[in-house]
Amino acid sequence: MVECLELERFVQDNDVESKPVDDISSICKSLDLKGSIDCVCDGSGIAAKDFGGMQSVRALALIRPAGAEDVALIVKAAALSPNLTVAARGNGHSINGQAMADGGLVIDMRSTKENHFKLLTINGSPYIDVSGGALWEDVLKRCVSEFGLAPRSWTDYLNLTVGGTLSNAGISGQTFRYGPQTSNVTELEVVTGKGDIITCSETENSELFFGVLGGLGQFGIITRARILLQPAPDMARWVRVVYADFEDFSRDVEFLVSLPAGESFDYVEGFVLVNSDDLVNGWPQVPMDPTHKFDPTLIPPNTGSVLYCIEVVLNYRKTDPPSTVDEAVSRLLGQLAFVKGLKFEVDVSYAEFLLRVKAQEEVAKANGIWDNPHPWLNLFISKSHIADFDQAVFKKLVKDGVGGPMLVYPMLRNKWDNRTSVVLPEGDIFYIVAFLRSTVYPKGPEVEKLVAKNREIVQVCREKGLDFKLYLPQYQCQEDWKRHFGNQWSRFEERKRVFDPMAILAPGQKIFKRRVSQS
Ligand SMILES: Cc1cc2nc3c(=O)[nH]c(=O)nc-3n(C[C@H](O)[C@H](O)[C@H](O)COP(=O)(O)OP(=O)(O)OC[C@H]3O[C@@H](n4cnc5c(N)ncnc54)[C@H](O)[C@@H]3O)c2cc1C
Repeated sequence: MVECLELERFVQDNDVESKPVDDISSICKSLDLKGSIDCVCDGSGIAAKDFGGMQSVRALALIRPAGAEDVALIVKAAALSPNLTVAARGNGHSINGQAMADGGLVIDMRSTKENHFKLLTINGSPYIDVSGGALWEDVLKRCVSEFGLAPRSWTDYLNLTVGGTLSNAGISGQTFRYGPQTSNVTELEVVTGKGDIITCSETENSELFFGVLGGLGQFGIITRARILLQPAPDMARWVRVVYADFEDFSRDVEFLVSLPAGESFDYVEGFVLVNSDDLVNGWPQVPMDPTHKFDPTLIPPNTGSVLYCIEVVLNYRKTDPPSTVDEAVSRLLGQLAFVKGLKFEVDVSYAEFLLRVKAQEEVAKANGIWDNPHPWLNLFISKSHIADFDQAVFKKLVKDGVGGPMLVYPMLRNKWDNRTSVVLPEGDIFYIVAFLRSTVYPKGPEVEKLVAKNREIVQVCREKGLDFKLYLPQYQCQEDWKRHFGNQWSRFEERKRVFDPMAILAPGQKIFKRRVSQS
C-alpha cells in the first residue's frame, strides 16, 4: 500500500517500466510489498528523529515491512538505484542519527515486532525466537507471563529493539556474568545488503553471524534472533552502597564481578555522583525508596567532590526462605569497604527491577525533558587506565555532574566473543563509562556546549594515552572509524565488501559511502 498521495499520482500517471530506476515512485510501484510505504518528503515523522535529538535528515520514504521478504525487496530495489540507501530503524534510540537515511529509505522494524515469537527447546535448553523489531520489554513480559522464562542478559532500559541492541552489543549489570546480549543469541535471520535472506549461526554462515553482532547495522538487517532463556526469578533484592574513595570502589566492584556464578550477585553496576545535595547529580540519586534517608554526616571528612556507588541485585524466588537471601546479601556486603551506614536496599519484583528506567522515563516525559536533546557519551576503558580516568575526568571535568547518570562498572572480556564486530580495549577487565546527559536549555548549557564537553573527555583520553573505545560509537569520517577499529578494520571492511558491497545499509553510521556497483 502506497500512502503518499503524490507518490500514488505519480505512479498512476507514469509508465513505470520506462522510468529510470533511481526514481522513488518507480521503485515503490515495483516493490509489491505486503507492508506499507509512507512518503516522508517533508522531513517530519519518526524517520527524521532519534533519542539524541541532535540530528534531523530528510528520508525519502518510511517503510513498514510485514517481514523479511519485504525487507529483502526494499534492499534489492535500492540496489538498482545509483544512490539509494536503507536504514533499519529499531526504536530510534540512537543518539547521533545512526538509524537515519539522508534521502534514503528508512525501514521501521517495529512493524514486524510480533513476527516469529516461538519457544524452542534445543539440547534441553530453552530459547525464544523473536523478531529483530521486537522490543525487549515485550520479550520480557511475554517470556515471563507465558513460560516463566527470561533472557539472561539485558540493557538497563528495555524500550529498545532486539535488532538495535544486537547491532551494538547490549550491556547492563548482567554482562559480567553472561556477556553482552550478543553473547546470548545462537541464530539469526538476516537480510544482507544484497537482499539475500540468510539464516546464520556459529556453525552456519558464521562470518555473517559474527559480523552482524555488534556490526552497527553494516552487514545485514536482523529480522529474527534466537535468544537463550533461563527460569525467571520472582524477586530482586536491590542494594546500593556508597564509597568515598575510588580505589575502594574499583577494588570492590572488580571483586564482585570476578566471583564465580552462584557466589556473587546477579547484577553489578556502579555510578558516580556529586558529593552534594544537588537533586539531579548528588546524594538524592542514591536512595531508592521515600523512606530511605541519605545521611551526609556519614561521609568521611576530606572526601572530594565526587562519590561512587555500587549497585547490586540478588535474584530469588518467592519460595526461598527470607533468611537465605539475607544471609547471602550480608555475606557479600560484609566483604566490601563502603561507607558504613550508606547502604540502601529494597525488594522488588524481577520485572519491576528490569523495567526500572521506564518509571524514570514517565517522570521525564511528564517534565518535558524526555524529548529534549541527549548528548550522551559512552566509553569502554581498560581497567589499567580507569584510575587515571577517574583523576582526569570524574574528579575534574565532570565533578559538578552531567545532569544525568554517570555510570561506571566493570566487565570481563572473556564473556565477549572476539569474532563479533565489537571492538574493546585490551586486558581481562574493562569498564563501561556512560555520561547520560539531559538538557534543560535555556536553564542549562546549550547542547553544543555539552557536545564540546564530550569531545573534551575523548580528547583527554587520547592525550593521556588511555586505552579506550567508544561504545555506541559515532565518527564523521572513515579515518576515525579506522582508528576506532584498529587492527579489526580490515575484517570489518572485508565483511562490508562481502555482505553489503554497494554500502546500502545503515548510512547514518557514516562509515562507508554508497557505491554505484558491486565492484
Ligand atoms: C534511554 C536509553 C537507555 C539505554 N540503555 C542502554 C543500556 O543499558 N545498554 C546498552 O547496551 N544500550 C543502551 N542504550 C543504547 C541502545 O542500546 C542503542 O541506542 C540501540 O541502538 C537502540 O536500539 P534501537 O532499537 O532504538 O535502535 P536504533 O537506534 O533504531 O538503531 C541503532 C542502529 O542499529 C541499526 N538497526 C536497528 N535495527 C536493526 C536491525 N533489526 N538489524 C540491523 N540493524 C539494525 C540501525 O540502522 C542503527 O544503525 C540506551 C539508549 C537509550 C535511549
